Amino acid sequence: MASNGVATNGVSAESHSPAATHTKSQRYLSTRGEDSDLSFEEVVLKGLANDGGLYIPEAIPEAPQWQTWKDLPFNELAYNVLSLYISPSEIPADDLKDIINRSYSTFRAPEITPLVHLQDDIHLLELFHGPTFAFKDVALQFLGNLFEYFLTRRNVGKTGRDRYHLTVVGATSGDTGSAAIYGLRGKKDVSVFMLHPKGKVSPIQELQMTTVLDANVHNLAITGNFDNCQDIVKALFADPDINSTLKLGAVNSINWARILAQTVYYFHSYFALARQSETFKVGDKVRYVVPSGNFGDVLAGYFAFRMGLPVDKLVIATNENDILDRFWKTGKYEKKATHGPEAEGGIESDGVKAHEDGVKETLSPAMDILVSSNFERLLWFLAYQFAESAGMDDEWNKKQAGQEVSGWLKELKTKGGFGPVYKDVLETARRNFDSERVSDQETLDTIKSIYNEVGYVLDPHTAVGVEAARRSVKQVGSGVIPHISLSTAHPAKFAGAVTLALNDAPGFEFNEKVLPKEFVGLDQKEKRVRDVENDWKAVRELVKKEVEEELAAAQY
Ligand SMILES: Cc1ncc(COP(=O)(O)O)c(C=O)c1O
Ligand SMILES: N[C@@H](CCOP(=O)(O)O)C(=O)O
Repeated sequence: MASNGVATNGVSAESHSPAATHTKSQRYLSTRGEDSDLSFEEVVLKGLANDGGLYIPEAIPEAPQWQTWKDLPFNELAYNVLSLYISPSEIPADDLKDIINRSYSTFRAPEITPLVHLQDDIHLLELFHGPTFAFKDVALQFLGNLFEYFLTRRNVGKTGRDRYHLTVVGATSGDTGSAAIYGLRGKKDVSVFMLHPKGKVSPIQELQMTTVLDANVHNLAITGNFDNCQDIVKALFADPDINSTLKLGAVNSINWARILAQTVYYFHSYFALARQSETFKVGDKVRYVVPSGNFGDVLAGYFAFRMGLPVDKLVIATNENDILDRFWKTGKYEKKATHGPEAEGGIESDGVKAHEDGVKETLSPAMDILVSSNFERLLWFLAYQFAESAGMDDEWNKKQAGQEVSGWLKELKTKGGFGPVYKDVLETARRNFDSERVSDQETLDTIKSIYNEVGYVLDPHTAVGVEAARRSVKQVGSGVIPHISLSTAHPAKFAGAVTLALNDAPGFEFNEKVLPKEFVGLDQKEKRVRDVENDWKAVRELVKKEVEEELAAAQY
């Protein structure tokens, strides 16, 4: 339960089965220090902590005898990983297995997330075999079923306004939106409001969202960029009125369940490599390369590493929106365009200035993000490790970490950045991570050269990762460490960039080589979307009105 005993969106310890037995990793705290000892169900339904922080487990568990998981199919491996963070007193083992099985039954590949050899030391982890052809499906199919499980349990014997109705508000630069909508469409007791930057997602991404006509799905096209959408979502969570009356829920990677579900494929791909390679054995080290925006995907790799997976480094690959790359190079985390006089005229929501000029539109639009929300979670662990050097106890370290993170985030909000962080903090970050920035031209060159060399068509986000992987291989030397580069989306979602790169390639024909049958005719379907100004209060009023109409129409 929240430290003050009150949870602002109505999620309270009384409303779920008491955690009779749990480990530390099955209880959760806020990165800003004011919430602690929450259950998995509480943090999944609340999404964001009352103090504005993100939830993390009170401890990262070591995966017991993880080496013996080598030959397990995806779903069994998922159960082993997830059950370390979810107490069976909250979700009994058979129920968790059922949720996992249902979540991955919608995937087109039997391995769920297959690993393919691309070239030399680089392997591609294909994460796009779910219903919406992007890595988000891995977590959002699971999260949709989790919401359903918790709501069904809470609503037994209840009718009408007594039922727990969750109002999901999310921000998307294209992929989270459709994956969340496919995970939640038509589900009872949930309304979904998905905010995307108008005209700044790819045409296929837009169609995937706006052609879903279920009554509980609402697409809002915001005049602005992705950060404006993310700021509006955070402003809604910070508003006690709407948060408590409408019981807001999160589907972005601020929701802990997103990170947790994504941890599974790091283990799965490691073992796939051990099975597929003649030279790589369980226990050997691997590098993961992760195209990054909001820092959720690479953070899941950090959890896998802390659980015991032999990871040499996690390589963060950014596009020209490079706040993360700049942090690893300088120790400063800065939005850049929000400084000084340039900030004047910026667009304000929740007191955060976000400047249009701050985000560049690139060929990998899903990563056109100025501020990476999950970076806060890593900062907490870095601050905790720094505090440990004082030789005090766990409680003291946690308190210090919470204070440090709150201070940094406050500076980010008021000054547009913070840092340089302490030398030891940066050194710890550099021990586990590397970073690379990849330009649009390099993205196009990579799509082109990989197609010419091995005939594989990369999507532009995956190409950012592959270029970073090539640089990393060069740096460590050929044949030294295998690299698993995450392939985060199917190339058909980004026809513009792929065609730009390959229109001269001999024999390349987009519809024949790339387009899956699921996308054919999407543009002929009916669409439903509302244009809304970049104004969180306008969004709040619209959400209130639509939810009221849905509740009035509900027959249960
Ligand atoms: C295709 C694609 N690649 C990479 C990313 C970046 O992932 P993350 O935000 O978890 O860093 C995103 C969006 O988040 C995406 O949609
Ligand atoms: N790239 C994302 C942006 C939102 O990130 P999330 O992982 O926090 O949901 C998108 O495609 O929407």
